[in-house]
Amino acid sequence: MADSVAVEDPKFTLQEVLDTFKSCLSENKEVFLEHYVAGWLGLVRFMNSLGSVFSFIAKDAVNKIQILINHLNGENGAHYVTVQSMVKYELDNQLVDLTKRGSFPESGCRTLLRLHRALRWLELFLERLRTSTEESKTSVMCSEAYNQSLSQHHAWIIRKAAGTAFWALPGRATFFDVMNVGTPEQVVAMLGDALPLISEVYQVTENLYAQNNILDLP
Ligand SMILES: CCCCCCCCCCCCC/C=C/[C@@H](O)[C@H](COP(=O)(O)O)NC(=O)CCCCCCCCCCCCCCC
Repeated sequence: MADSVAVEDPKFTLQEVLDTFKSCLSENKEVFLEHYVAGWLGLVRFMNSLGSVFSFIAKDAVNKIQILINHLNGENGAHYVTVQSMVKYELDNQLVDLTKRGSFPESGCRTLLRLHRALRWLELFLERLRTSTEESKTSVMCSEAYNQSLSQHHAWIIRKAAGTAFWALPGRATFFDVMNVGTPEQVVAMLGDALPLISEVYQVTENLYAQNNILDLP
């Protein structure tokens, strides 16, 4: 029998996910959709490693990521290389439901907007993790970040489900272990390194959506 080759599972590390987000931004501040989507896939993979209680969140995120991948791989993919080109193409060609949900429920603009709002949550959560102490509770950090961001866009029932999931989060030490980055000091350093770029990706997208008055797509 052939010797079974022990295939080393490429150890997941949050470092590589945050690096993906860091490569999102071009030197002239365009956001590459391919890297943005890859970053989210990495985040969802990380979240799944925390337990199945988050599966309802992962399901929705993966659904939205897949919609964006379909645009990227579709016949008009050339227009979806950056968030900037996507917004221009979809608005110039009336491919977005601007006031009520209609014939474009899977437009790139409205789909990315949902992940964009979640990126704000991530930014707030990571900043709390970065400045946390051993006594800090991940569930509190997570829910505070959520209440300051995403929760404003969610129906009551979603807010309740999210709140329940937060209590299932592992403690800070376990959370840091699962990140597979190293010691807490190394995690803090990594977060300090990654956060400014995640914030910049968020801000560039926020400004683009504000300039085009599409921050409230249905
Ligand atoms: C690790 C803890 C993870 C906590 C994540 C906090 C976010 C909770 C979001 C709960 C919403 C899930 C259900 C989705 C509802 C949707 O209605 C709603 C609106 O979309 P629609 O207009 O198409 O209906 N969808 C959304 O708002 C998109 C939510 C996407 C959330 C993605 C969150 C992935 C987070 C990955 C965590 C990684 C943690 C890394 C930390 C080191």
